[in-house]
Amino acid sequence: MPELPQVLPITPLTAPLDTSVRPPGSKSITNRALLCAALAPGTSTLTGVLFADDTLAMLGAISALGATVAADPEAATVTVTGVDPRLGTTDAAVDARYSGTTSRFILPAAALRPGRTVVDGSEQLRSRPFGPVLSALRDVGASVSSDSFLPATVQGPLRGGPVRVSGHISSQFLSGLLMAGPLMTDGLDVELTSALVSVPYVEMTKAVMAAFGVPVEGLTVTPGSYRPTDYAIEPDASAASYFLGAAAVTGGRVTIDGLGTGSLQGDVGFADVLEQMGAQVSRTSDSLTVRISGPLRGVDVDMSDISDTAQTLAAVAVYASSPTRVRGIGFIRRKETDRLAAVVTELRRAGIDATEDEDGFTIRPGAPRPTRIATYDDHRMAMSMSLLGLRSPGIEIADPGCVAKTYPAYFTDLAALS
Ligand SMILES: O=C(O)C1=C[C@@H](OP(=O)(O)O)[C@@H](O)[C@H](O)C1
Ligand SMILES: C=C(OP(=O)(O)O)C(=O)O
Repeated sequence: MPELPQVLPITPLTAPLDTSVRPPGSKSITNRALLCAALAPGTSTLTGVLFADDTLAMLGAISALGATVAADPEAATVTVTGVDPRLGTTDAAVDARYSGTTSRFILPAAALRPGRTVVDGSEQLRSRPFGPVLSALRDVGASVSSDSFLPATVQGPLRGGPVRVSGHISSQFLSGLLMAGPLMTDGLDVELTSALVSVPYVEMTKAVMAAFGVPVEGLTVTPGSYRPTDYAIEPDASAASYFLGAAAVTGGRVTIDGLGTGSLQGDVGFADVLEQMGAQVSRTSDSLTVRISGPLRGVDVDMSDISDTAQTLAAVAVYASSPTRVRGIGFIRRKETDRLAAVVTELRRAGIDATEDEDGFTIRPGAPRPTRIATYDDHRMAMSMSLLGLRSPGIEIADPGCVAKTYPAYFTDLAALS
């Protein structure tokens, strides 16, 4: 990967796009498949794997729990030989780095071990919420050292059974509990105590578990075991949103190869939002195409299912013909940064009329002035705000290297558009 400078100027595109892109593997599917493979005694081979900071965190985490991992980043493959965590009696330590998925998924798996596991991460991750998963683990039999934040030491075994967990802060708590469910003595039967956000990610969890031989009925998992599986991971739909967004801001056509009608990722729904704004969208079993032939209209949309694409929409909305209002995403204030405040602050610094409210933001169209965009250690700020620079001169991205969390080659792939 070429070294990125501290500040990266973005060069405007001079012609409408007419191109196909295949983003790297899905972060969310990679981290689920790695964990399911690590819990399956035997050898699984994963292809189309994302190699980025968040998935390296999961690779380290499953190794710490006893899986044997052989990774080939060039070929985007990983071979995992899993072990039954209930046999793990030694002390272990996991560094989840910046990764919400790694930390929220590994805590329940680690709590299956009779040995103690300490789970920790970066300062950023230490400031993110963990209360719902920590209290649920205590309720199903774990010993847990912390109530709300990392670091947390957990120790099993887990008896499982009925458990209550909230859904309004993050879906990752539920996904993590479900994945550990079959290895709990009584299985797991989850009751949500508040409305679930990011719903498609839970469907994805169930689909990946099923591929590794574990069915989930509703939110109930019966005791059982994972089966080693060869598993192909599709490209990342959240990453794809930046290329669809690029077409939306400059006009033309972008096709995402590998993201077909059977995609497991809710974020393919970003194309539906562009369609509501006036884009033409077509799909095949193996691709997604967006065509833009005139100015887009603003939109009023609930993005609680697809919140990782909300910042992409904020950039697109700047060039629409009417205001855009995004609702249902108050919970993104507790991601890598307060994403509502970050996106509104940076657009306002660029001279755009943007306002935040409790659960979303409103963007009124305008012409951004030359601005060095701050990125708040949030990969999605860097990737989404770079779209402004494809159309408006003088946009620079501060700390572009933060994209390493999910897409280390992003700026190389973006530059390839011209
Ligand atoms: O389960 C997953 O893979 C994810 C769920 C979402 O988080 P929340 O459930 O916290 O919204 C999403 O933002 C994140 O990037 C990945
Ligand atoms: C919120 C994100 O990641 P995570 O919660 O997995 O750290 C993201 O990738 O936008």
